[in-house]
Amino acid sequence: MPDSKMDETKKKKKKTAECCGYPISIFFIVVNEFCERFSYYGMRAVLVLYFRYFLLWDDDLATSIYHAFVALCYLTPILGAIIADSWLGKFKTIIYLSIVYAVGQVVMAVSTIHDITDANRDGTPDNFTLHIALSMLGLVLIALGTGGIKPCVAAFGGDQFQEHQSRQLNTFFSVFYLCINAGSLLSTLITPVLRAQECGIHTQQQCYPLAFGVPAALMVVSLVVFIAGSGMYTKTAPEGNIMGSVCKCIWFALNNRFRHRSDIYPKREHWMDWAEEKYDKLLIAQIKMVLKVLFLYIPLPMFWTLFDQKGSRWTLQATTMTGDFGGFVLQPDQMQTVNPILILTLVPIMDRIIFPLIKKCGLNFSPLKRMTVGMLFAATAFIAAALVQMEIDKTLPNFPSSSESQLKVVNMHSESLIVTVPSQEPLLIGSFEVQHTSKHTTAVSHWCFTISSHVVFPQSSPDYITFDQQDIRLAFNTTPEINKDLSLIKGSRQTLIIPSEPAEMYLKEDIKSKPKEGKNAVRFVNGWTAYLNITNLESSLQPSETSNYTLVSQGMRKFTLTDGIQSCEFSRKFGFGSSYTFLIPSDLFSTDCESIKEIEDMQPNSVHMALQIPQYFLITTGEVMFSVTGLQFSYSQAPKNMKSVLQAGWLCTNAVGNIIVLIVAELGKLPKQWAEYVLFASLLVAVSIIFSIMAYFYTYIDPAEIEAEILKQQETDPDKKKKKETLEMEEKENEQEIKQTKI
Ligand SMILES: N[C@@H](CC(=O)O)C(=O)NCC(=O)O
Repeated sequence: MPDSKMDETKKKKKKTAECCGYPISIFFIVVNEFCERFSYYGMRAVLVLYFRYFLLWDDDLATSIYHAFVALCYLTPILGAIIADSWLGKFKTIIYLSIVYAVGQVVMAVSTIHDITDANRDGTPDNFTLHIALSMLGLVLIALGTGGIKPCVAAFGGDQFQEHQSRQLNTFFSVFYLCINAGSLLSTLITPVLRAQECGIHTQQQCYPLAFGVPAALMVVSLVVFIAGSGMYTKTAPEGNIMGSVCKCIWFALNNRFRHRSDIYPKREHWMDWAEEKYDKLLIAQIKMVLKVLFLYIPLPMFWTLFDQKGSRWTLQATTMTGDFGGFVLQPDQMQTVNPILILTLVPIMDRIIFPLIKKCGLNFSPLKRMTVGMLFAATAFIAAALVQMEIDKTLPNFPSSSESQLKVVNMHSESLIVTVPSQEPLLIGSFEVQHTSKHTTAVSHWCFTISSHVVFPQSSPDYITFDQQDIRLAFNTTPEINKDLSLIKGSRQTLIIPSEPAEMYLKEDIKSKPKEGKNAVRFVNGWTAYLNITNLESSLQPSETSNYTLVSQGMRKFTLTDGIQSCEFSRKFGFGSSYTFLIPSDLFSTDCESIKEIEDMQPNSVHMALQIPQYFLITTGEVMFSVTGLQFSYSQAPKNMKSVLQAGWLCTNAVGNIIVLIVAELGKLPKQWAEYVLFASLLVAVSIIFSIMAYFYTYIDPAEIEAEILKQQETDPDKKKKKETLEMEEKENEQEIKQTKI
C-alpha cells in the first residue's frame, strides 16, 4: 500500500472501546472464529463416514472426495483475498461469504435427510443422485465460504489494534489459534455423538441431519455474532488489487526478459529486474521477497498430504479398532479430537519450555529447521500408523481371495452327521442339538478334518473351510444317503445350514467384510417349530429359515423372541466389528431363551484405539513445529503490503497437499494399507531432505528494513518520478484500450 494511503488509513482509525487493553470488537471476532471453526471441523468430522455409509461410496472414493473438498477449501483463500483487497474490503467480504457458507451448511444438512427420497420407507434413500447433487452443491458453497473468509478474519482482527496495542496484538494471534482448536475440539467430540443417534420421519436411521445441522446452526450464530459487533469495528477500505499488480509486474518482467533474450543485452542480477523499465523498485523488491519464500514452499504440500489423512484414513482405521475405554466408549470419528487436545497443551509447552531450552543449549533452532523437524515427526507418525495397521491386520478375518470360496457348515439336525467330500476322508459334523449343554457356548458344528491340497483351514477363522474350486459334492450318511452338489460363490463366504430335516439343507451368504462403523452383524437361524418374531429383524422368521444380518451397536443388546403365544428375552454384550450367527433350538421357550447358541462368524475388533495416540502425538508435534512456525515465518518474511498474498500462498500448500492424496490414493492403490502409510512416510522423509537443502541456502530477511532502504534510495533517484508518470500513463492507455475494445 502506498505510504500516503497507509497514513490515511491510520488517521481514519477511530479510538475504539477497550477492555483490559484489548479493543472490545476483538471479542466478537474471536467468538465468530470459534463458531466458524466449530462449524467447519464438526462437518468435516462426519464427512467421510457420510460418504462411506450414507452415499455408500467405497473407501477410496470417500477419501478422494474428502481430500478434494479440503483442497478446495484451501484454494479459495486466493479468491477471498482478491475480493477483499480490490473490491469489497474485509468486513463486507466476511459477511457475504459467511452467508454463502451458512447456505452451504444448510444445503449439506438437507442432503443427509434420507426421508426426502425414501418413498418406499425402507430406511435407504431411493434417489442417490439427488443426495449426491445436494451434498456436492453444499460442499462447494462451504469451500467458497470457509476458504474465502480465512485470509480475511485474522487480518481483520489485526486491523482492530492501534499502535499502542502491539503486545495485545501478539497475544491476539495465540488466542485466535487456541479458539480455532477449542472450536475444532468441541465439534469433533459432539458431532459424532449426534451422528450416532437415530432419527427419521418414516424410519429411524443414523442422525446425519443433526450431525450436519448443528454445524449449520453454529455458522449462522457465527455470522450473527460478527454482525453484532459491526458498530465497533475499525473497517479499512480496500487497498487496491495487490494480487493484480503482482501478476502484471511478473508478466511484464517475463515478457521483457523474452524480448531482450539476445546476448547483446547486458544480463541483470535477477529476472524480476526486467520489470524495472515500468515498475517501481519497491514493488519489484517486494515481489522478489515473496517469490523467494514461495519457491521455498514448493516441497511443503507433502506435509499436508500426511497431516490431512488423520480425518480420512486414520478415521477409517479407527473403525476397525475397539474404543471401549472402560467407563466410556469412544466413536471412531471422535479419535480426531486428540489433535486439538494436544495442540492446546503442546503449543504452550513448546513455546515456554522446549524452544527456550533448545536456545539455552546454544542450538540455533531456526524456523526452517523447526519446519524440517516437524516434517520428520509427521513421517514417524505414519510409521506408527503402519505398525498399528499391521496389528489390526493380524486380527482381521482371513477373507477368501477372488479365486477362493469359504464354507461353514451348521448342523441343526438332531444327530451328528458324517460327510464325505469325494476323494477325501469322511468328516464328522457334531450335532448342534446333541452338543449344546451350557448357555451361549459356541456350537461345535463345523468341519473337522485333515487339510488337503484343495481345502485350507485358515488359522484366523477356524470355522470356515477355504476351497479353491467352485463346485463341490458332499455326501451325508443319512438313510437314504444325501448327495449335495454345491456351487460356491468365488470370493465369498457361505454357510450351509442343515436344518432338522437334512434334505432341506441350503446355502446362505455370509458377511465378507468388517461391519460398517465398528458395528456388529447378527443373524438368527430358526430351529423352533413355528415362525418367530425377533426385535430388530425386518420380518418374521419361518421354521428352519436364516435371517439376513442386522447391525447392532456396541454394548448390551436385548432381543425379544416371540411366536405370538410365548416369548422370551435374549441379551448379549457386543464389542466392535464382530459378526455372529445365533442358533435357535427346538426347546427355545422351555429354556427361556437360555439354549440359544452362537457361532462367531467374525471376532470383535481387538486392537484398542488408544494405540492411535502415539501417531496423533507425533503428527501434532509435527504440526506445532511445522504449521505454527510456518505461519510466523510467512508473516515475518513477507513485505507489509503482501502479507495476505503470502498467507494465501501458505494456505495453497495445504490445497496442493490434499490434491497429492487424491493422486496417490487413485494411482498408487497398494494392496495393503500399512504399505500405503510407509509409502507416504518415505515420500515425506525424501521431501524433508530436499527442503532442508533449500532451507540451507535461504537467507532470512527483514522486509521492513529492505523496504525502508529502497524508499530512501528512491527519494534521491531522479528517474523515479519519470518512471511513475510513465507507469500511470501506460495504465491509463491500457484502460482506454480496453474501453475501446468493449465498444
Ligand atoms: N490443529 C488444527 C485443528 C484440527 O485439526 O482440529 C488447526 O489448528 N488448524 C488451523 C485452522 O485454521 O483450522
